[in-house]
Amino acid sequence: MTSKPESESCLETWIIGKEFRFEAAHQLPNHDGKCARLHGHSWRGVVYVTGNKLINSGVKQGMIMDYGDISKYIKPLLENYLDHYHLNESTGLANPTSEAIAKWIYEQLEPQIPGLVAVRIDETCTSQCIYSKGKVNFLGF
Ligand SMILES: Nc1nc2c(c(=O)[nH]1)N=C([C@H](O)[C@H](O)COP(=O)(O)OP(=O)(O)OP(=O)(O)O)CN2
Ligand SMILES: [Zn+2]
Repeated sequence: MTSKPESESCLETWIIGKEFRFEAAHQLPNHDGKCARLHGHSWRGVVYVTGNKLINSGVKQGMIMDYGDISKYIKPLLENYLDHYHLNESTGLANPTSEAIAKWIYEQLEPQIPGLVAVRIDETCTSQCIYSKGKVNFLGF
């Protein structure tokens, strides 16, 4: 019988999430219904960061990444592109679906947050999207 190497069988994973909110308008010009009209939402987002080792000393001891540091990276996106903007104009997305916005936010944060694993965007209370890319099968957990 073959057994996994100890390093593999003991691999631990944490995923942390930091929520953010913004008010913004958008329109989906190709949509065959009401979403073709300019309309607004109270959007909710969550940035997910993963890691398999906790910081072992200092002020961030016991963390994957400080929630406050995730917020620091989100803040300029909120101020310059998301909160109280018309998303078609501010992001340059011609068709800013939840899918497109989640991917856009992911790609803005990717260079700054090495452990970034997914971005969730809730467009309404009943409609949401999770974007993830490559590294980890996020939905497989
Ligand atoms: N896959 C996607 N479908 C739709 C998107 C989207 O971004 N991705 N967006 C819209 C509209 O912009 C709309 O604002 C949200 O649609 P919907 O969930 O249908 O909105 P309602 O609040 O009317 O939904 P109910 O739960 O039925 O009240 C459309 N589709
Ligand atoms: Zn909408």
